Amino acid sequence: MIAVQVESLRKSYQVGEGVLNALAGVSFKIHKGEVVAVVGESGSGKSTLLHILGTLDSPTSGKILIDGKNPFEKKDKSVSTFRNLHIGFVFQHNNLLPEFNALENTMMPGLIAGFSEKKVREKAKVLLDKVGLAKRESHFPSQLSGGEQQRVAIARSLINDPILLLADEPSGNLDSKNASHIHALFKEINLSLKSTVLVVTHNKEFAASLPRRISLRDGLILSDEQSS
Ligand SMILES: Nc1ncnc2c1ncn2[C@@H]1O[C@H](COP(=O)(O)OP(=O)(O)OP(=O)(O)O)[C@@H](O)[C@H]1O
Repeated sequence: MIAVQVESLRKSYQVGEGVLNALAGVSFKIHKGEVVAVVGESGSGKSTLLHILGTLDSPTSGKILIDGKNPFEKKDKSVSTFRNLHIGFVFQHNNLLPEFNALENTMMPGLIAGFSEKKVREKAKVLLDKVGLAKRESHFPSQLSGGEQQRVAIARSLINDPILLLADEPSGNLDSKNASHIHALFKEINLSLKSTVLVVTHNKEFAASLPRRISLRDGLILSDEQSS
C-alpha cells in the first residue's frame, strides 16, 4: 500500500531576474509504515519538500498523493482540514502553545478536528505516557526541558492518527543525549503505531540507522538508498 506518491514535483521561485528551482522535478513513493530520512546539504530542497507534503506550501507543478488523495485539489479550507486530520508535524522549534499545559497542547489538534473531549483526553494521556511524560502532563512548556517539549510535540503530532508524520530537524536544537532519545522515539513510534514517517535530518548517524534515505541535491534526488 502506498502512503505517499510524489510525481515530477517542482517548486520555483522568482528571484530578481532569475528563477530558482528549490525542487526541480522529484518523484518517489513511500509505502505505508515506512520510515524515511531526507538528507542533503543546506539549500538542497529538504524543507521545501516537507512543506509541500505537509500542504503548508503548494507546488509550482507536479503532484503529490497522500493515501491516494491530492490535497491541493481541495478548496483552501478543506486543505487545512485535511492537514489537521491526516498529517502530523514535528518541527525543530516545537511551536507548543505557552499558555497550555502538556496535556492540553497534545489534545489541541484533536479538539480542533472536533473529536469528543473525553476521547481526545484519554488518547493524549496514552500518547504522553508513550513518550515518557505521563508525570509531566500538567507542566507548561516553560516548565519542561527542551527534550521534553519536543516529546510533547511528538505526542501532539500523533493525536489524530496521521497517515503521514513529517519531522523537520526534530533533534536540531537538542544536545546529543536528548537527540538520541528523540531518534529512538521516532523508531519506536514507527514500529508500534505503524506510522509512515518522513524525517529531515542533518544527523548522519540517525539517517544511517533508518531503513531508507532519500538524498537531495539542488532540488533533485541524488540517491534513494535502502539498508539491506
Ligand atoms: N521563499 C523563497 N524564495 C526564494 N527562494 C527560496 C524560498 N524558500 C526557499 N528558497 C530557496 O530554495 C532552496 C531550497 O530551500 P530549502 O529550505 O528547501 O533547503 P533545505 O535543504 O531545507 O536547507 P536547510 O538544510 O538549510 O534547511 C534554497 O536555495 C533556498 O534559498
